[in-house]
Amino acid sequence: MSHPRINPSILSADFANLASELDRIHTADAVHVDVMDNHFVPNLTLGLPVVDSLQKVSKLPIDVHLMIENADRWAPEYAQLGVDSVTFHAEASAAPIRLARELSAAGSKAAMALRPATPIEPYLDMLGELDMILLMTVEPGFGGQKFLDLVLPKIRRTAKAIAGTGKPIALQVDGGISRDTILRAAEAGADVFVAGSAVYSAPEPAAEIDALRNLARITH
Ligand SMILES: O=C(CO)[C@H](O)[C@H](O)COP(=O)(O)O
Repeated sequence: MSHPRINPSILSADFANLASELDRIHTADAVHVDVMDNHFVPNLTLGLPVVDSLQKVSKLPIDVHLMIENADRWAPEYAQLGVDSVTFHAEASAAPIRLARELSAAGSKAAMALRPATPIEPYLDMLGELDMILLMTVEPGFGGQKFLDLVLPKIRRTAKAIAGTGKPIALQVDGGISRDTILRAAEAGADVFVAGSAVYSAPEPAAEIDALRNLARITH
């Protein structure tokens, strides 16, 4: 298991001041950018032009999370912007193996996300195609929701399957991550933690990131 990483979600940032909001999280390992299309999830955020602008000013690697339909059509365009990783949802891809290969060929890390109720088992044979798997610990669409403990057994099963591949595949969790929940997710085997409201509502977001990482480190 690798060192824990904290990727704050800018979903909870001030969208009118995104560049300065990046400065407030300078201790992060990457910035998590939530792209929502109001179809795959009932919320609308930002798209290619904003990610392109963020990529040009960000000192942090950009971790794009696509909560959009028709991922096969759009995800490669995000990878071509030069971002660090692109995560598509398994539920929104007709050809996830082909898509993961296209993302890698475009130069980004390839990652796949699962909603809380989507099982990992149908995807175990394709884990080796991925650099990261994201298990949602809330229903995707909004920040500030409560962490779903019912996902913990799936995190454990996925961590075990990743260990079995012998490859350095990251296991990211997203939704409801805070000082109260990060330990449970880390103990189950997650090593990349997305936190939106917990980081941006803290008086010192950069210090909160360090505090969350230190908590997760206890189990690593
Ligand atoms: O993907 C997301 C919602 O779909 C967000 O990244 C996630 O919910 C983070 O927000 P919080 O930490 O406040 O739960």
